[in-house]
Amino acid sequence: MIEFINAEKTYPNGTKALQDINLKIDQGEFVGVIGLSGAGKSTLIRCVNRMHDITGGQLMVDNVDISKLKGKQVRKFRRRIGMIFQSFNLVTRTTVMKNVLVSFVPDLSFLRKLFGVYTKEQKVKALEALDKVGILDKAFIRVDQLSGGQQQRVALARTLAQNPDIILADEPIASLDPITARQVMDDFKRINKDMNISVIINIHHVEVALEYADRIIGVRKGEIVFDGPSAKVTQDVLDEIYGGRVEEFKASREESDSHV
Ligand SMILES: Nc1ncnc2c1ncn2[C@@H]1O[C@H](COP(=O)(O)OP(=O)(O)OP(=O)(O)O)[C@@H](O)[C@H]1O
Repeated sequence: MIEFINAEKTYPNGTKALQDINLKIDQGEFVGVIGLSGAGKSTLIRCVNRMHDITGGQLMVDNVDISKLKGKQVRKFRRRIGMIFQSFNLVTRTTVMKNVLVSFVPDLSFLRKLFGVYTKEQKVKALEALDKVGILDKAFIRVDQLSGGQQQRVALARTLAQNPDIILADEPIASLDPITARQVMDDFKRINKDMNISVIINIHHVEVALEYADRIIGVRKGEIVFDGPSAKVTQDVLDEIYGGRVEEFKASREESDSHV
């Protein structure tokens, strides 16, 4: 379980990105975080794996106060949390398989690390992860020969190979066309349901968030203004989250989709 208790985040330049955050997310939930640009969505999810540190309150993961973890403990803790970015973060000039195997580098002995030699078990796990996202047949193809959606699946497979309890996804479909975006969201949903991995997605596409996430967290100016089931997100709720600018927001998003 992830628990924010009166958590806040102020960046060194004085920007208050999060204030008074109180949240409990149970294992296996699928949560969509929505809000205007600059509302604090990325900061919220990036605090969970300590890419950013909260500057006030507490953040507990499975009853461990993660602010207190140091050095090796942080690295070990991060292994339980997969992170997916809009930009995929892959080495495009090498194969899909090598990109997935990278997730095992921290487990390799010094010599294996030096020569890049993975164990048979790790290779099987990497192939299994590729199979789970439906791109096993692409294992030995160079990443730069894949479409954006396939590349995002490689990123997802790399995360799955590390056997995470939680996947954080920071705008994972922002650079994908609407159809591919849905395919990637289907992958997240399947992984969430079949493997009971918690999925927390920061997403600009409101309709997609409502369709896939079981729970929506609406962030506005660093505060949570809505937290509830997707089915309870009404127009009034959206107006509250987006400050009455949701129509304008939707229109600009539709326009950007039409350019894809
Ligand atoms: N490294 C940083 N240093 C200082 N301020 C930052 C930093 N990162 C984010 N901020 C500020 O914190 C606030 C929240 O930013 P954040 O990126 O979390 O918003 P967001 O809702 O994810 O926005 P977007 O949808 O555009 O990604 C914004 O005012 C932003 O300018």
